[in-house]
Amino acid sequence: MDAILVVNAGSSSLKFQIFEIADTGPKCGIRGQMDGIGVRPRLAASAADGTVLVDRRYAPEVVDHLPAAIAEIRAWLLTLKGFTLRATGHRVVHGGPDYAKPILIDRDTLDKLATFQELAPLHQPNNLAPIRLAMEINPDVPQVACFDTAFHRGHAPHTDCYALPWDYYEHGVRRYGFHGLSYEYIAERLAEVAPGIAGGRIIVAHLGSGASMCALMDGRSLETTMGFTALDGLPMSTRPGQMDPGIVLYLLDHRGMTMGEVTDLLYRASGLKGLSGISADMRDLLASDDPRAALAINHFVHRCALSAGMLAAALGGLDAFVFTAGVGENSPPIRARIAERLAWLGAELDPAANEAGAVLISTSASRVALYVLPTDEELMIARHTLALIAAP
Ligand SMILES: Nc1ncnc2c1ncn2[C@@H]1O[C@H](COP(=O)(O)OP(=O)(O)O)[C@@H](O)[C@H]1O
Ligand SMILES: CC(=O)OP(=O)(O)O
Ligand SMILES: [Mg+2]
Repeated sequence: MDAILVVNAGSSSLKFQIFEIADTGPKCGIRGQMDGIGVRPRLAASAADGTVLVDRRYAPEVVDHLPAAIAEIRAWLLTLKGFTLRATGHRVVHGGPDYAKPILIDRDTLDKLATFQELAPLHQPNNLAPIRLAMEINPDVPQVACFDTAFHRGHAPHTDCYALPWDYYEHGVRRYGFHGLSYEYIAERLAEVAPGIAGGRIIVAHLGSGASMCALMDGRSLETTMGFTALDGLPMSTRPGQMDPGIVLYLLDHRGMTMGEVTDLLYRASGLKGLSGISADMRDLLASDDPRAALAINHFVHRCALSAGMLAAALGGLDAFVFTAGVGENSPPIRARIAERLAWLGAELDPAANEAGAVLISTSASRVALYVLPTDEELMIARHTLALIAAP
């Protein structure tokens, strides 16, 4: 069967799916992921009907970084029979100023994408490593890059510039925004689930290990919380989110920290992990009775509420708010805490629907509809990849 492999390297996981190329478009055949890399590594995959195909746990030192995860996944994929690989689609987090659409990758574009590595150190090297490997192993199979930044590339310059001298903008110092494949998928999904609302003023909260929000108007990105890098905006598992840039000057000058130390602090040691001192995983914080866990959760909810207010201002009001990604899809208490802070906008949570993980979790009287929609970045990548290889 003709198939597309999709690889999505996030900050805490490597997700993959094999799609059958059907007449109606890509159809999921197998879905899997290696998550908890370096902490609680677990490779799990299932068929589209839910049958578990593999569920394997590893000691942290066995799968302690992405190359080890790639090797394990590749070894497992090679045991599968019956698929003829027509293309591989990859999530690439940073596309810089020039890539507003998915592209076929060759050596030159790969080199160009590598220049964005310092703008996404948690992701870009992980995104490019599987591409490099695939090009070596299967040189005849097309490799397609789909960018997190592409969905936001239509922003007006006054929204995606920083108030720095203008030539910084021209040299690429801009608010790119990320999680675009997720937002693009949710915009399409919302048009199916709530056609009457999808064209309106929507905030999508992608709350995973990395977290951001996007203001959608007419299904297009109008504003988002992330910026030049995936450090900005909401606090995340290990990243602080928005902070005064003066802190970086202080760390470099007053504390005498090196670039490497600051990078490590901001990408790997901050956020929920740094603030709680307990864990980067929201599940651990929710289960803890340590006051520092509560502080980290309170901070997360507070910053989500502030960002929602900012994006509602960008939209001139709010018709719907969508929760997605690891925390957004799976955590009723966090959804409830955030929904409470949206009451002033007219949102009213239905607690039973929220606990049950229903698609619509607001009451019928709520002026703002609240939704939980699982994201599917891999499906979005498969669609783009198929469109690109099918193009004349
Ligand atoms: N039931 C849950 N309650 C709270 N948080 C959860 C739950 N399940 C998963 N998560 C969180 O989701 C995060 C992973 O989200 P995901 O969107 O897969 O992230 P990424 O793509 O960045 O790897 C984990 O860090 C974990 O904290
Ligand atoms: C851009 C980003 O933060 O991605 P992820 O949530 O997958 O880490
Ligand atoms: Mg992700």
